[in-house]
Amino acid sequence: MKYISTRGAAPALDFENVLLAGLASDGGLYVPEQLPRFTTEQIVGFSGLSYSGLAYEIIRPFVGGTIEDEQLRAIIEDTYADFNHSAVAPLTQLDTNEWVMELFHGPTLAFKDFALQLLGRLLDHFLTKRDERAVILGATSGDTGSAAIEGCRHSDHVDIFIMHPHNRVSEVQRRQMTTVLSDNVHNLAIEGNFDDCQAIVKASFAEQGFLNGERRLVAVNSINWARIMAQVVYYFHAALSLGSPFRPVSFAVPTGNFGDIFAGYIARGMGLPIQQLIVGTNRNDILHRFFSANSYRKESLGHTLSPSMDIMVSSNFERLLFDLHDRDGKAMAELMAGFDVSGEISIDESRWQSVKTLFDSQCANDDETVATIRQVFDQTEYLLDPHTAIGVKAARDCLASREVPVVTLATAHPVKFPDAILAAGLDAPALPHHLQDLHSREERMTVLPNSLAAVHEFIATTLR
Ligand SMILES: Cc1ncc(COP(=O)(O)O)c(C=O)c1O
Ligand SMILES: N[C@@H](CCOP(=O)(O)O)C(=O)O
Repeated sequence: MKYISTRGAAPALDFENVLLAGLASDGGLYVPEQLPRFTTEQIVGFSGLSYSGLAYEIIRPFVGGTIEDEQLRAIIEDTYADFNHSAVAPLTQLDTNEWVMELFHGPTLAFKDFALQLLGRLLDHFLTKRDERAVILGATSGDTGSAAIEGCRHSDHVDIFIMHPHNRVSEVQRRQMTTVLSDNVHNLAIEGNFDDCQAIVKASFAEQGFLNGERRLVAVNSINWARIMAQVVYYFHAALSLGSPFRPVSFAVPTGNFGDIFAGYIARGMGLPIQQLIVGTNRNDILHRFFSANSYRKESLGHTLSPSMDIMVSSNFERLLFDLHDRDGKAMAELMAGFDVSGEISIDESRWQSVKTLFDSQCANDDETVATIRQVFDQTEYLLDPHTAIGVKAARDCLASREVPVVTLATAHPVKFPDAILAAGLDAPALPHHLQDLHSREERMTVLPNSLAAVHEFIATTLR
């Protein structure tokens, strides 16, 4: 399996090198040259597999022989063995034909664990084989950071630097990152927003002088293809449980960086009968404006009760645009260069109409988010986190057919966001056992200005 850049000018790479790179050298994102596609019979054959058995079947073609099959199987089994639910990604029914898939049973209580527990192990495997050390640089609006730290901190081959927007993540999220005191873990609180942190990550790939050519720079955000690959699995897992491939299923996904829902789009491309992909955004609604009005236009980023989705520039949207532009890297490079200048993209009407046959969207402000948490709790006594609530609202507003089951991805555990739960007039749940003393643990982080130079200086000095 070869991977190509969305901007057409970087060399094609195999899985190992894509994993170890993150962003392509031309500033684009890697995607498979051709998607593996399963027949109906093959998908039927996946029914009844354990989560890790299914993950192995889905992931194997992407890895394309860069890891021996049995070794890959063992890595995947190890990845999901410690999740706190034997089904790994259980479904809970909210109403007739309406479900949530709980993606928060991993160690850091958010869907990021599905990919980052695997990515940490894969990185360690390849870096050990090559006897190399890497610097991981990541941006987080709250969940990727702790999941990346948890997934990678045990590797002797990495130093990990995670930037979060200072004072813009929940206290539980911050403490999940800053209370990890390992020598190879560094938390940077950037005086800016998530987009600023993400821009620093991307710019660092273009300017790697701060590493003196001694270390490889690796991305753990969903710009890294391995993240998307691992997230494809749970779409198959849910759809198979609900009768696929003989029954279509729709998904609603609380969306920020467009990685999670893009994994659903990939699952569909691999043969899963997905009828609708519904994007839910908070009031940072650039994606909703694209899907509802063909206007992907940057606006100022606001702080909401769903802080993990306080994102304006959605990295993975470029991967969708690439497909919408017939996978023409040159056209994409021009489009993205135009976006850098004008802060706006609107695409050819016929292309936009074609994407609308699959995608729909809705946005929710904080009041609507809180009202949905309350409404679902009153109906079912099930407690949604604010991000999932946005997904549920979008599902209820946009579902095209009540006959098709809709699954909302429950992307985080409500315990991470007590402010939203209290605003809904409900009691915040207790922290799980392994985090019980989180609020009394020692924290370590460094506050830095929103400056590429300051971040590079910090990393260079720390590594010296
Ligand atoms: C809890 C939660 N829900 C939803 C999202 C949005 O996912 P994506 O950025 O892949 O669209 C995020 C962060 O990305 C998140 O942390
Ligand atoms: N919501 C994310 C933002 C980063 O997104 P990613 O999926 O690209 O890593 C977070 O919680 O950090």
